[in-house]
Amino acid sequence: MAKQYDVLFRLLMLGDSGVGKTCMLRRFTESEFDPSHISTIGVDFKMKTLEIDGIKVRVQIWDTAGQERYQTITKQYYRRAQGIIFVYDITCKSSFLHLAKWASDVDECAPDVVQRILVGNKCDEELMRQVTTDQGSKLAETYGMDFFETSASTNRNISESFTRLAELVLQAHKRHVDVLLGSLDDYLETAALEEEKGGQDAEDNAQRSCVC
Ligand SMILES: Nc1nc2c(ncn2[C@@H]2O[C@H](COP(=O)(O)OP(=O)(O)OP(=O)(O)O)[C@@H](O)[C@H]2O)c(=O)[nH]1
Repeated sequence: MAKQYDVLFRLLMLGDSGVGKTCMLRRFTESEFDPSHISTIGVDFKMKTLEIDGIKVRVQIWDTAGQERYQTITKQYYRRAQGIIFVYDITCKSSFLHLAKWASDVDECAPDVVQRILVGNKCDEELMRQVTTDQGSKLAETYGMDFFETSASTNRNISESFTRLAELVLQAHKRHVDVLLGSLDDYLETAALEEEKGGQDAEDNAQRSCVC
């Protein structure tokens, strides 16, 4: 049976309530946009398989509640993430200012190797903009992160940002992935040879025991 994926990575979405995390995730995984806002309770996740450099990467993307009252729950997920998307809303200055808090929480709880990117969502709302592209890009530079302005509504840069994070995680874990894929290929090759040999032995035995 064909392998469905080679590696599985866990990505986490963080940011204030209402910045559009759930909409971004639905746009990426289901190609849909729902303009209603139903706050996430605790955490939720969706999966998608990407192909990067010939490797089938399955991403499990955790969508966390932005509301303060769920943070004891959501913080428990930081430790197991390999990649994090920090999201703010370009029409909401406070969501941009709160990034410092989100980033310091991650520094406290997440592993050092965790890969991060910064996303300013709702870039279709140009007239309502409160955070300039330059401010977003400078903050990303300060944190050493890649930066995207996205719109879950128009689909701008949605796939690009999730895929970029998956690429960064893949690069960071490349050595382990190579070892894993190497041993998996060896295993599959050996299993195939043994199956072939088994078939040949059975044929030989059948020929030996044949009396006609
Ligand atoms: N114009 C515009 N509106 C958006 C966009 N993304 C999300 N929204 C709207 O923003 C509101 C909040 O979106 P959600 O995805 O529910 O926000 P969230 O960050 O998941 O919120 P919590 O679950 O409370 O943390 C909804 O009314 C969406 O329709 C976008 O790209 N453009």
